[in-house]
Amino acid sequence: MHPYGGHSEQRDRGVTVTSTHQAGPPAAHAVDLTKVYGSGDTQVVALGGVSVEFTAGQFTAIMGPSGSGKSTLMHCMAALDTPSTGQVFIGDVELSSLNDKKLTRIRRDRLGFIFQAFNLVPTLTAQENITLPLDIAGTKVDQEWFATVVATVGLGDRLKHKPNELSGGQQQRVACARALVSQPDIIFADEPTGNLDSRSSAEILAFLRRSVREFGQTIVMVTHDPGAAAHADRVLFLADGQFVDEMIDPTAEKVLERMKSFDATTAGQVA
Ligand SMILES: Nc1ncnc2c1ncn2[C@@H]1O[C@H](COP(=O)(O)OP(=O)(O)OP(=O)(O)O)[C@@H](O)[C@H]1O
Repeated sequence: MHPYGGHSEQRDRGVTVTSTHQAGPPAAHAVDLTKVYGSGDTQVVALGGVSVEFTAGQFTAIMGPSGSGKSTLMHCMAALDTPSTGQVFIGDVELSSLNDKKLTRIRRDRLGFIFQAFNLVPTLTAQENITLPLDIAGTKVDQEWFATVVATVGLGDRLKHKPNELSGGQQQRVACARALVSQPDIIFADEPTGNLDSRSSAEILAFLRRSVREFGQTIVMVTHDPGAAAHADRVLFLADGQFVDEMIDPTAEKVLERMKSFDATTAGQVA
């Protein structure tokens, strides 16, 4: 039995997690992903055969102890890294079948990214940062959608400011708007509230939640924070490069309890 208790679909290696809320094709999915770093004595199995589906219009949080493979999984799913074996699909496109040019295009046109460190271009204004992916692609900015996104993240009076003239929370709102403006199939957010105070975190999480509810956006978010995970529709728990459990309609209390049971099991193994 795995550390989080029982689950409906136990396979040889970890749990296969499938979407539960809606029918319809997943926005992205992975089949038996492995990622191995190094070789011999220094070999690290970061992902040990992970299969997962991300349903369109759903907000998924990924949690797990440090080193459990969360970032590795996100990077493989988001075409920022290549798995050792297994397949990643964005819609029905399998990433390993694409050359560099097509990968760049899929990242630009169909994927959105929000990083812990904001990753804004310091010499550009907030507005220029938000439209940068579209400008690079040579795509005309849909002004109505741009106005909706900017209003949603509450940046109306800050558009002419450069990142160093904005607070951390405001910078992350710019990053959220940048991810959303191209209406990607899926947004990958790697600890988006990791550098923010609790008030700014709450604002960003409310915005992510709203973009799922009102715009049908699909979001996958790595977080260490049970309160952040509670904004998601479901939480997937990783341990040692395997999915070990899934929680639908999480609350911060339930997530915290689950994490405690994991810590207790780990401590038991060490003792
Ligand atoms: N480039 C690399 N070379 C070697 N090992 C790596 C590399 N990147 C990650 N790892 C290892 O792979 C495992 C998974 O790392 P990963 O960063 O995915 O974990 P994580 O769950 O995101 O951790 P954290 O919560 O601390 O960010 C860890 O043991 C890590 O040390």
